Amino acid sequence: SPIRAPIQMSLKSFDIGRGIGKGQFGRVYIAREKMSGYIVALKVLPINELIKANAERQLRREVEIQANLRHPNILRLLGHFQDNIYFVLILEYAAKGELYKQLVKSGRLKEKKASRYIAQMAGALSYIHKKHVIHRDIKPENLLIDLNDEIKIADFGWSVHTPSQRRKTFCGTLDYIPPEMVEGKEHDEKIDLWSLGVLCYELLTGTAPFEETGHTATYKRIAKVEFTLPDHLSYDARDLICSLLQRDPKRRLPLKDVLKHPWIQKYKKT
Ligand SMILES: COc1ccc(C(=O)Nc2ccccc2)cc1NC(=O)CCSCc1cnc2[nH]ccc2c1
Repeated sequence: SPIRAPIQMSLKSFDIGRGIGKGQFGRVYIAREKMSGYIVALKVLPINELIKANAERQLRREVEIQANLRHPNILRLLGHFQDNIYFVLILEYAAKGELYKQLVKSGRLKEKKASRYIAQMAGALSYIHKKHVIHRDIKPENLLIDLNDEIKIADFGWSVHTPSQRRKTFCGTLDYIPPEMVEGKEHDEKIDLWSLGVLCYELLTGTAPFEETGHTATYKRIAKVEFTLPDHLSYDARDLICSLLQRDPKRRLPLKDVLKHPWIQKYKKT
């Protein structure tokens, strides 16, 4: 049975397993809740660290936002508790781990799998937009896969993770930043359409469309929307990527049309 917030939990309520990740503030462990046997991820945040970084207010605000985000493709914050040393987040556990690792292992995904992930992302993003939340950092490092191969958006505004050492560039990657942000213009939820296009490209090719060694080179290519499509891509895949990687945010394919796009429809769960 799913964990209900009301009863007060403590670390003693869990059998804590191995570390499965670490963020800027804390470590994440797989754990089993003793009463229910429910497998979760526990993010253990030292309170003194949060205070030092003046992050507890952010965390409380985020916990509130999370509490009313319920979508199959958004990693759930199931609950939280604290003792005199730690603030602990009880998070949904995604059994198949980081999408990024799958991408590194297989080089690039088959079109059917990529299409299903992009369809799930489009569903999650339209849900988030309806809640007037934008700019999900939707790069592969922040996406997890659960047991049924469902994608889970697992990043959260404030949970700034250590710069993902996986990317060559320092302080995370610019690969997903749209032209309007590169040029410091104001931005709206259409930046998520751009990032969805970058994600689609990366899942199908194994590299980001504007990937460069240095920041300035990446910026230049993003600003000029300079990318090439490899020959192995199907016509429909090319069409969707090009409809999202549009310089003018107003010309980017809206999420409702992404979900109706031939490349999404043709691989629907048959
Ligand atoms: C809803 O999600 C979150 C909500 C809040 C925060 C957070 O830290 N907020 C914060 C912290 C301090 C100051 C201010 C705000 C983090 C996450 N999410 C993650 O940390 C990513 C996956 S951790 C779980 C998880 C699951 N399933 C896996 N399978 C394999 C690894 C793995 C890892």
